Amino acid sequence: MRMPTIFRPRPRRNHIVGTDAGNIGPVLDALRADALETSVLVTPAFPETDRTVYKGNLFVGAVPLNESSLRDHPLNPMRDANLVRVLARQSTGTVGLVELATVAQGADAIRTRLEQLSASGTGAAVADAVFESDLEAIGTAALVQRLSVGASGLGLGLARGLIAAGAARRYERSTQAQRISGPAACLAGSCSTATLKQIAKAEQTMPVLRLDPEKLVSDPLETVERALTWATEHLAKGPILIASSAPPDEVSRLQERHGRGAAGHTIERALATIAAGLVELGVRRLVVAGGETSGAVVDRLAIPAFELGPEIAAGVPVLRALGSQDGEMVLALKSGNFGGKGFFADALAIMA
Ligand SMILES: Nc1ncnc2c1ncn2[C@@H]1O[C@H](COP(=O)(O)OP(=O)(O)O)[C@@H](O)[C@H]1O
Ligand SMILES: O=C(O)[C@H](O)C(=O)COP(=O)(O)O
Repeated sequence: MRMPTIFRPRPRRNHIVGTDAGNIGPVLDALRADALETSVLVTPAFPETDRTVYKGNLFVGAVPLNESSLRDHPLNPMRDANLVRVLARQSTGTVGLVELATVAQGADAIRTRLEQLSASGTGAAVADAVFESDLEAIGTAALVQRLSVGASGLGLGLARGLIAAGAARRYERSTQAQRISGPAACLAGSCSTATLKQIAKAEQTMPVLRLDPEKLVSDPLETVERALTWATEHLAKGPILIASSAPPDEVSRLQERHGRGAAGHTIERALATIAAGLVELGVRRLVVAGGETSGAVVDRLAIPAFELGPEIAAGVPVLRALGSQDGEMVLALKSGNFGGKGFFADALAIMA
């Protein structure tokens, strides 16, 4: 059995107001051409984190995506919950749907539906999923796909599909990460509701530096330098948290002054530079809040691969850096909305 390719792209919009110039569609198109796939199976659902898809609409908890806090995401404001439509606007191909009624019938029914969609020239198909059993059926169907795209829920489905097919063994993971000594630090670039609450909670237990976003954008070098001076003073005493995060009204005001993309990317780069500085200061346990922020940090640290460790919260494992130029290091990279209120302390406890 050949291992299918899984890809979890991140949605991005550029500054052209009113267009959905995200990168999921273009990247999916390019990978589809490369993999010689006909209809790519797309699985955005991850029920454990309350992300479900019904009739192609993504729900965050009880509300459609465009009514959730992701409506005001700093980089990718999601104003349409229908991912068939969103993806169709980004892709050169047509986009279809594998409805829940089909998913509920199991992997064979999903495959049959994908074959129908392929025959009619549909380039991608969003699969509905409400329960983990739906992910398992989708994962089993994905085993024969050349390319599937999705959130972490697809990984869950594929893993269980591989085990059921006898192609992989269940791995009993430990609840403690591999011990790595050295100072610990947290960085937050996510402005999600969950991260804002987690930062407030962390302030009760560790020193927190709230960066001035205006200064961070207008003079990133100076702000990074100050942040690292502050870190040097505190790191020896215990974990620290440095955050650029701000609530939606402040984010909007900053974006009005500097532009959405420019503000976001300048802050990502600045936080990545702080991460590199922290590692130079000896930090070997690093927690990062924010998907784009995490991407920028990992790129800056040039970490080529990770080994998955214990799970801190749904969808957030401890990661051991493999092949890093900075030696042994563990990280936790958190999508903004994931984790409970005590996430930073939870992560540091497991990484201790
Ligand atoms: N105070 C701020 N104002 C505006 N944008 C910000 C601010 N702080 C961080 N950002 C940007 O917001 C975006 C957050 O995205 P991301 O890191 O993916 O978080 P999430 O996982 O919550 O989506 C990043 O581009 C980040 O640089
Ligand atoms: O809330 C979510 O579903 C996540 O925030 C999400 O998947 C967005 O991606 P990111 O990687 O955190 O930017």
